[in-house]
Amino acid sequence: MEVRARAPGKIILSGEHSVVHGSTAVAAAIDLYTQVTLRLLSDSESGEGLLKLQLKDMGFEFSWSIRRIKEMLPDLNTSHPSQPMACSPESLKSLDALVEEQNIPEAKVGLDAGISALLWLYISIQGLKPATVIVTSDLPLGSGLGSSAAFCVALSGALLALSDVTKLDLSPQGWLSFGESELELVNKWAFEGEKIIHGKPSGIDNTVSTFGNMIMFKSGKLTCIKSGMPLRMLITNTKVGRNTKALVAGVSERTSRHPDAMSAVFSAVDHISKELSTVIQSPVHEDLSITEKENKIEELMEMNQGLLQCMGVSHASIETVLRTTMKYKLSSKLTGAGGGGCVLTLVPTLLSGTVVDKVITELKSCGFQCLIAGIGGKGLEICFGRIFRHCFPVILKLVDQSASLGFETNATQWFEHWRSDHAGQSESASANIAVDANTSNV
Ligand SMILES: Nc1ncnc2c1ncn2[C@@H]1O[C@H](COP(=O)(O)OP(=O)(O)OP(=O)(O)O)[C@@H](O)[C@H]1O
Ligand SMILES: C[C@@](O)(CCO)CC(=O)[O-]
Ligand SMILES: [Mg+2]
Repeated sequence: MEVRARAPGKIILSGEHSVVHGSTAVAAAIDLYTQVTLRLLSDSESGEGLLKLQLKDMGFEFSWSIRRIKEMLPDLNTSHPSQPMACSPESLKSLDALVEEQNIPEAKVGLDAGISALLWLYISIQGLKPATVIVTSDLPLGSGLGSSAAFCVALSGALLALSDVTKLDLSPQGWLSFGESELELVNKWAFEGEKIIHGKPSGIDNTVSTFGNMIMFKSGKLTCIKSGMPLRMLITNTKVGRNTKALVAGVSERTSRHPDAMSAVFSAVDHISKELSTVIQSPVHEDLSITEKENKIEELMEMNQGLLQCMGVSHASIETVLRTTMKYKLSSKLTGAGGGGCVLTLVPTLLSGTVVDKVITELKSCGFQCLIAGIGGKGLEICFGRIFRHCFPVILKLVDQSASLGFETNATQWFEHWRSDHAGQSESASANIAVDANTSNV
């Protein structure tokens, strides 16, 4: 039995960090995905009974014998897919020990938490079954685009899709969405995974990755936002690595040192996010032109950035992006946990392509990477069966059409062509990233 699940990354338009302390935040899904393929093995396929994990982009493969997992976690012998549960400190210790046995290279030490989260979700939802889990991602890890949440959502989606709690038609029919109650269950499990990676997540990242669209989020509750205007954001990755868990903990420490001042900061951010969502949702009309709306959004982004600096989560690389875009009268703010990672810059509708080209060239000359992603798209989707089974009729039709047009293309060539277009979403999204090199699309 095989299923694939893909979940998007996100940008936070306003309210990161403050959202952990109860303020409103605004976030949107982006069209860069993490994809998880889960293959449950039958008795005849399972051989020695292994749980295998392949992190394809990094070229890593890890495996644990089911016997060893049982030995380390003797109390966890039944799965409970319909009851999301937090990992206890004792179980986390055992999971960390199982991860440590894999000798992950020192430079990739941040992966430990992700792999512990994977083991927790796997054992809790599927129990102790042999399987292969394959992960690929378009998202840069640890850069503020919600890679940890996309990973937990895609994984929870795949695990639940092959569990008893979701009654789905397992026949191959392309990408499908879960129903509302199934998405809620996925979201709860993904939140438990995020807790292992982040320590104290607000839940905004897993929620926007699960449900997609643009959302306003406060104290665990989401409201969908319908944008009344096109919104284009340039995303600049400073490539400075950082860790969300440490940054969130740093803000909490500052809050305990200066509770009154920080509470005023969080309250200001709450107002900014609410105003931002009102501006984004209001329709464009004669009284409020698109340029006026964009000016308001830019001002709110600048104010939010100032308050993020107050919280201590900016970074020299982020300040370089701010200074560079300001030279072109463009407004920017960090997105996600900060401390490096990614920065958002609003690209106004009437901005000339030449200016956008110049900003991107200058940002790239600082060693940064620029990309423009689609905002507010789909959340979690799943797909059963091997990719080519349900696509074969399409391929044969294409071969027929090409023959009738006199092209000498054989089925294998067509299949390769089709596969590079559809198989890994990672491939289509890397094409998307490549757009940044050709800024005429901006
Ligand atoms: N594709 C993946 N494969 C394995 N682990 C992953 C993957 N994506 C994310 N992770 C885990 O998540 C960690 C990064 O999460 P972190 O929260 O620090 O950054 P982020 O989610 O990219 O940014 P932000 O939380 O600011 O949006 C990685 O170090 C790893 O443990
Ligand atoms: C920094 C933070 O606010 C957003 C990370 O994308 C953490 C969280 O909300 O869980
Ligand atoms: Mg994260």
